[in-house]
Amino acid sequence: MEDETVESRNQARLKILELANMISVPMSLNAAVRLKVPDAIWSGGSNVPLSAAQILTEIRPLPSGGDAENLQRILRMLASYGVFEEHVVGTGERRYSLTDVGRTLVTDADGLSYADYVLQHHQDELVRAWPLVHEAVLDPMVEPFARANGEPAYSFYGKRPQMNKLMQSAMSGVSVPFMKAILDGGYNGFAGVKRLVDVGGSAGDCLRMIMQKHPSVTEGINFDLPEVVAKAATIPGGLMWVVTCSSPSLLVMPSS
Ligand SMILES: C[S@@+](CC[C@H](N)C(=O)[O-])C[C@H]1O[C@@H](n2cnc3c(N)ncnc32)[C@H](O)[C@@H]1O
Repeated sequence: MEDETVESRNQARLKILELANMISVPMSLNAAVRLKVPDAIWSGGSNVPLSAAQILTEIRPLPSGGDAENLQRILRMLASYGVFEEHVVGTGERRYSLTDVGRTLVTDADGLSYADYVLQHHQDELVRAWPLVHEAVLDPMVEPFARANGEPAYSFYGKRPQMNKLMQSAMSGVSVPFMKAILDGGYNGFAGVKRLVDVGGSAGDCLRMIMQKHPSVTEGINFDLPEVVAKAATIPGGLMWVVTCSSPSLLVMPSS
């Protein structure tokens, strides 16, 4: 390249090293969520910067256990991606608070957060599919998840109640705040709608929120897989029908 300089070449080499090690970012995020670091720092709303040793005491109040230095490495990594803010105090000690990004991982009053979304995406079975992505180019007939685990993702989840549950809570954690923002933001696309079908509605959160906000919607249909609909909460009041696409036929039943 004509414009290539020593500086741009060095930047390119640094960039490719960063890309080659990028897996450390989501894996650190997953570790922080598994260790419940966001809730420990948030501590009911205080968000006071804590050292890694203090966080460790919060998340693992055992006299012996844990390695604060390893936790600090995770915190520093994620601070560089805007999840935590690093504060260096007088003694040189590093302390960490949550940024707005980090706060999305804190459990809210409804028991929801984006934490389950992080966990859901890093389950062993999903992670196993990633090294097989190139196979989707060579042979697109089998998706990487199925290649790694023997069957497509949703039928795999459906046979495993814990995975199914995590999938639903992950979706609720993401969809509820988004739907709230849409409805509070004055979106009026539901005006005049009487029957509403949510295709792939998961736990039915979006449908419930829309029906609460728009009483003119008197019939809501959560169209999802049988094992998903079976775990979806019923919608109090209002008439709701739950439809499952239990192939090859449809099962229709009233939910309340
Ligand atoms: C990414 S989630 C969508 C979550 C939901 N819309 C929300 O906002 O929370 C995809 C949904 O599609 C459902 N799904 C997958 N395959 C399906 C099928 N063949 N028929 C109906 N639903 C299906 C899954 O069970 C899952 O709930």
